[in-house]
Amino acid sequence: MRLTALTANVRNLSRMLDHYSHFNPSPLSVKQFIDFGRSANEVRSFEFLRKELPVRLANIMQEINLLPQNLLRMPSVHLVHNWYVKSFKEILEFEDIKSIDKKKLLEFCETLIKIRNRHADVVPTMAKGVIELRESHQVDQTIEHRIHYFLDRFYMSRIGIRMLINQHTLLFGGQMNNTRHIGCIDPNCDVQSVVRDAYENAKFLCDQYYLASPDLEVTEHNNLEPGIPIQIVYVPSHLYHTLFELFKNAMRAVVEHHGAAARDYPSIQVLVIRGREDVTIKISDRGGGVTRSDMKNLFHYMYSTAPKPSLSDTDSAPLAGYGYGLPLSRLYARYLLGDLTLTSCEGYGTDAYVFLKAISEEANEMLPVFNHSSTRQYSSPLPSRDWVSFGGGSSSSPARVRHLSTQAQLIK
Ligand SMILES: Nc1ncnc2c1ncn2[C@@H]1O[C@H](COP(=O)(O)OP(=O)(O)OP(=O)(O)O)[C@@H](O)[C@H]1O
Repeated sequence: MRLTALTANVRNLSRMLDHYSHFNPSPLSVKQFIDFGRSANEVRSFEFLRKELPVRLANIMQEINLLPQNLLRMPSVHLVHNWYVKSFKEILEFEDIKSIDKKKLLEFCETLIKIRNRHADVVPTMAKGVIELRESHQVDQTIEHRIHYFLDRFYMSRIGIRMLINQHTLLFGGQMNNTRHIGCIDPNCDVQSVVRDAYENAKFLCDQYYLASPDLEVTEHNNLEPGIPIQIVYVPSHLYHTLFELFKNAMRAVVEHHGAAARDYPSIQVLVIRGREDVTIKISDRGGGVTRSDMKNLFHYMYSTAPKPSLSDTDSAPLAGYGYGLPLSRLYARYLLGDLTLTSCEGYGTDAYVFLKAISEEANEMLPVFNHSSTRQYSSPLPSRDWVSFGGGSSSSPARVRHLSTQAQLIK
């Protein structure tokens, strides 16, 4: 009897997942978030979210199901998957409600808060799952590539889902304590204040760790309204996250490059520029830079030159040293069609560029879609290499083997 109920439940879940994943998520622009927030119509928001959240959840849950079986079996990945299933089911409870009264709206708000809390540790828990896989299985390049592809989409989907939940709960859940903000968006986000805030908090950590830290110099160049502080319609917490990670990296590089005993460190230079299309923030450090051969690894999840935290230390999942700073920060920048890039001069220093869309109508959410094209990424092999160079290939690659035999003939 119980088994029959369980089977029916599973069948129902996969039917609903299938149904909702056939719809594409509907990306919103910052302007739409703002207009929607200003109209503050709770019923409209409820009606939008009870469809849009299952669509966004189903789209990414279908991709979880395509992950390599070994990874799916890891306890942490299993845990994350269960959180998604639970949350998906909880939202569907509101699917068919006809009479939308105060009580139902309150219940909906509470459900969203519960889901947000449940998913608070998704990032480190998924990271832990990947570490569990690496520690117990051989992970080849193809699997590595699929995991990277998935993590980018999975974390981006999470940013978008949290954005919707935060907007609704802040606007209608009585959690709004900053009257200037509309939900979590600041219509007049002062870029330099966020820069200084992120710097101060990174400096605090750096001082604790090294007992020293480089200074900050900020220059603004408002190309549109010269002399006026640069403001943007943006989510300050996203910008803060990105800048905080970049400052931590820059400070660590500077202090380690010059030595913790050095008296003076070259300051970190920040340039904030308002152009027609973008607001650009350039963070320049003189931390010795990154070699060109390491450059390609910087945005790989788990690439870090910091000591790795041990899994056995604690049951909670720490993030520091996992090498998640840059890839996640880039997702935050890309979420609203901005970007994050790094250029470096080995032996000198690094420039990090954060690009943000300056016009709120153009700052659209970027969200992953589950379809044939994304599905193929989880089954197709990596394209074989069509360039070769000395020292650049594995000795077993066909191109390398052919090259060696030609060389052998020449020597004969
Ligand atoms: N400004 C920089 N100068 C020199 N190396 C850098 C700089 N920024 C990043 N790196 C290199 O890139 C690596 C990855 O950076 P990332 O921010 O992703 O992870 P992390 O700082 O090592 O760990 P965490 O996940 O705690 O942020 C760093 O470990 C460092 O080797």
